[in-house]
Amino acid sequence: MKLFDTMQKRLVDLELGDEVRIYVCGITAYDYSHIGHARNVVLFDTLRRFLEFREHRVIMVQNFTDIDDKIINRAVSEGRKALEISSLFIEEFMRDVEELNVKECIRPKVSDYILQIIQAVQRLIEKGYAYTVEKENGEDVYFHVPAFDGYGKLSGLSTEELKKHRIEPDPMKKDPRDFALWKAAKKEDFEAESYFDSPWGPGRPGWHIECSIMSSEILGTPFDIHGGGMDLIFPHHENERAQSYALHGVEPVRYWVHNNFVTVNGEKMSKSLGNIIRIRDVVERHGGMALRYLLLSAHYRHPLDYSEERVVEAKRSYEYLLNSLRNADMEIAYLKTFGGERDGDEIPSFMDAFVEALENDFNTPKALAVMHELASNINSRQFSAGLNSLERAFEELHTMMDVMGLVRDYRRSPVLGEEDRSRVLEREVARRKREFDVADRIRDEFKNRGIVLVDTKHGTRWYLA
Ligand SMILES: Nc1ncnc2c1ncn2[C@@H]1O[C@H](COP(=O)(O)OP(=O)(O)OP(=O)(O)O)[C@@H](O)[C@H]1O
Ligand SMILES: [Zn+2]
Repeated sequence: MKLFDTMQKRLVDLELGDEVRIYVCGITAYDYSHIGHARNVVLFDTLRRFLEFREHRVIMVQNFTDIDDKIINRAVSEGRKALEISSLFIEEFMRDVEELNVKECIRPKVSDYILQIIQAVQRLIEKGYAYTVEKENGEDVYFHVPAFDGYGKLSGLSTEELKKHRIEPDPMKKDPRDFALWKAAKKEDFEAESYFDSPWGPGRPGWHIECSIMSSEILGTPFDIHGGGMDLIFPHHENERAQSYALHGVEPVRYWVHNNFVTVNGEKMSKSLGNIIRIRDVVERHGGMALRYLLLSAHYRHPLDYSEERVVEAKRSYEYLLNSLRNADMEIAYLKTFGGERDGDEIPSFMDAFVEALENDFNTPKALAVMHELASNINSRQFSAGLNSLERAFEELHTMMDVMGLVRDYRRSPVLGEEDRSRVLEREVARRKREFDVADRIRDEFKNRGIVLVDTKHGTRWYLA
């Protein structure tokens, strides 16, 4: 399949083995997650589902950053420990992604990798890529950018541009681009109990080294796909690549894939801009599937502007797909119950078009459009298509919805036995005679058993509630 590789700055034909290893930067757990985070999670979950559908074994990792300034600041202001804050929001995140039908994956936390991080920092010092700087309570360790050839290759920023981004200004740094691998503990770190013993005194890892270590420890080096939001290209991923390359002596990631933002009125949704909408608020109002649909309705390299109307529209589109799936299913159950041989119309297959859309730079909006074509073909031929064709169309739409993560635990309409069959027919007779109380009673009988009867112009159909 083709994806846009940030490093090569072009669409590339991925060369993948049976096993595909993916690492995606996850949330910094200091608050409830917003829809921007959800876009990132849903995109890579869907990519993973598609690769699995294409018969790859996928090892999927998305980390939690549970050691970070933002977590520590919140902990200090609330008089709590950093790990209390992070574990609370990790739990809340897990609740959110469950609603979004995200598959389980490996979710490491930085705090479980401190030893490996310390060892890696030591190795970087030994290899001449890093140096220490005296601080009040110990030493900082910095990665020395000029020691690594090819810095800037991922982000494509020139040395001049890179120098302008003094993200951690510090007169002790040998080069303005140098960044922290290890930070000597400060007052707040002690207060929030977010520090660890190390050869450089009490301190904590810098953000970038965390991901280098978690990814290589779990997936090995190199691994196939590294994902994240495009805000992470610089400095986070540029620095991650430099560290990992310096440690392992090889290009650590085969393909870099970045998602564009969820925006509100054209601006990135982010905490600092104060324009966030929490995942759970949308889920409560419209359901997780409506949100998932919305997030997949834009191409991953384009921004997705959030609005309430768009979610409502997404919900309608999602329900159209689900109803179409159900229509095929109900007709199959009907034909099997009442004798299904008919020389019907053929519902055309759309599977090739679906796969092609996703193979070609993971065009999820196009894939959704293909699904709608199939759905509309099902709806227009529901009462005329033959059993085999309906079965195939059902399977097809179900598979597509599963790849997109838009269906879970779908329960098929049951084939009815003798007794239920005659009750259904009795009810049809009662309706024709306008004996609606009898008809309603029978409908309620079914309903109490979890079977919803649906009246169509071609007779009764039913599905499981
Ligand atoms: N508005 C957004 N749209 C798409 N992806 C986003 C958005 N905001 C964050 N992400 C992505 O979500 C993942 C988790 O990010 P992280 O917890 O670092 O968020 P953040 O940038 O701190 O969020 P915020 O800016 O709200 O504080 C990253 O891959 C990041 O790129
Ligand atoms: Zn990361």
